[in-house]
Amino acid sequence: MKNLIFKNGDKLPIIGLGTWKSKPGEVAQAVFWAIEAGYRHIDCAAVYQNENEVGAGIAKAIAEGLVKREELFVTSKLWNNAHKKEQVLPALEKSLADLKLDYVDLYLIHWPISFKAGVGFPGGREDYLTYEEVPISETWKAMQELKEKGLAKHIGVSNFNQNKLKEILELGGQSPEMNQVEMQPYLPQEGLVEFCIEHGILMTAYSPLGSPDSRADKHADDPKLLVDPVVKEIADKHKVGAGQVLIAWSIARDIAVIPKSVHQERIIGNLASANINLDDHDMMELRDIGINHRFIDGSFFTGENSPYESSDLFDQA
Ligand SMILES: NC(=O)C1=CN([C@@H]2O[C@H](COP(=O)(O)OP(=O)(O)OC[C@H]3O[C@@H](n4cnc5c(N)ncnc54)[C@H](OP(=O)(O)O)[C@@H]3O)[C@@H](O)[C@H]2O)C=CC1
Ligand SMILES: O=C1CO[C@H](CO)[C@@H](O)[C@@H]1O
Repeated sequence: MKNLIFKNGDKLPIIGLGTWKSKPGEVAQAVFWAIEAGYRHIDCAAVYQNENEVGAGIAKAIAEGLVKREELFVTSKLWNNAHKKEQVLPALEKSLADLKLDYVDLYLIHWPISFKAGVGFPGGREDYLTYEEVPISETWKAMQELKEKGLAKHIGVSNFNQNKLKEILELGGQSPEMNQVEMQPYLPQEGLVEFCIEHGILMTAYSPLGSPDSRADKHADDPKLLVDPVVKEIADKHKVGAGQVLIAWSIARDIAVIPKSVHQERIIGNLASANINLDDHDMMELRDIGINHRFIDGSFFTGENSPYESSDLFDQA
């Protein structure tokens, strides 16, 4: 399988297992199946409220001799309610305790916005902290200390647009090693990809299948990526599934990709996407797919009940 390579030579397996919405009762088994199938990259976050069970799946796989810790690449993310300098280390320590690990391979600032301590999801404006109250530079400095302590082998960000990345780059010192953002053919993020390549920042594509399980109830009118006719046509041509085409699309662009599943057959099939070679014609058809859509639009963190604007999160078209 292809790897992305960090500046120090460390490798990130290009396909990882996503774990958002994987229920605590299901995720340990899903992680175990994934490692058994050959996954070596697991994407986690404190806010997914299942790191304890993800850790149980990892521990079982290690105990049964399927894999050694150093062969795994585990990512976790700092939630928005722990951006003050004194909160960052305890937040990682909690994730490490839950994951039953001594270090994570990658730790990301989950979003470039802050909540007050103890706020899981904000109920109103009073639950947020502004950039004046917690500058991104304060959080980034604390992230660098985690790397210096060896608790996070690599550090990066998630949901950062070009302006927010520039703010960190302008600080000098350690630059973000990863930017994890939504990326799929309806949102190819061409400008951001170019910017990240230029600045040596690796990228990971989240919600590569259009996150159907987070859309079902409130977003019935969203376009459906997994049944898009262009994706379907390419899938039929290669005799593979639509989901596999979407994963192969990220791999062809040298972008890590973290499809989530709790079903063994899909976990195995998603990994097998690494064997699909999309040709130039397929890539051109996907480039010209004709739909622009962001599935995870961040509207839950912006608007009149928040001090943040959509432009704080996403590059404007
Ligand atoms: N940094 C960030 O802010 C964010 C990070 N993420 C990360 O990215 C991961 C992936 O994104 P996510 O939003 O979960 O959504 P995905 O786009 O990975 O879609 C997951 C959904 O697709 C289903 N599925 C999985 N494989 C297939 C397949 N081959 N064919 C058809 N359906 C399939 C899953 O069902 P089932 O499980 O039942 O198989 C689930 O319903 C997350 O789990 C998380 O780790 C996601 C959002 C935001
Ligand atoms: O990773 C993610 C999924 O969960 C959260 C919502 O519950 C999102 O904020 C986040 O982007």
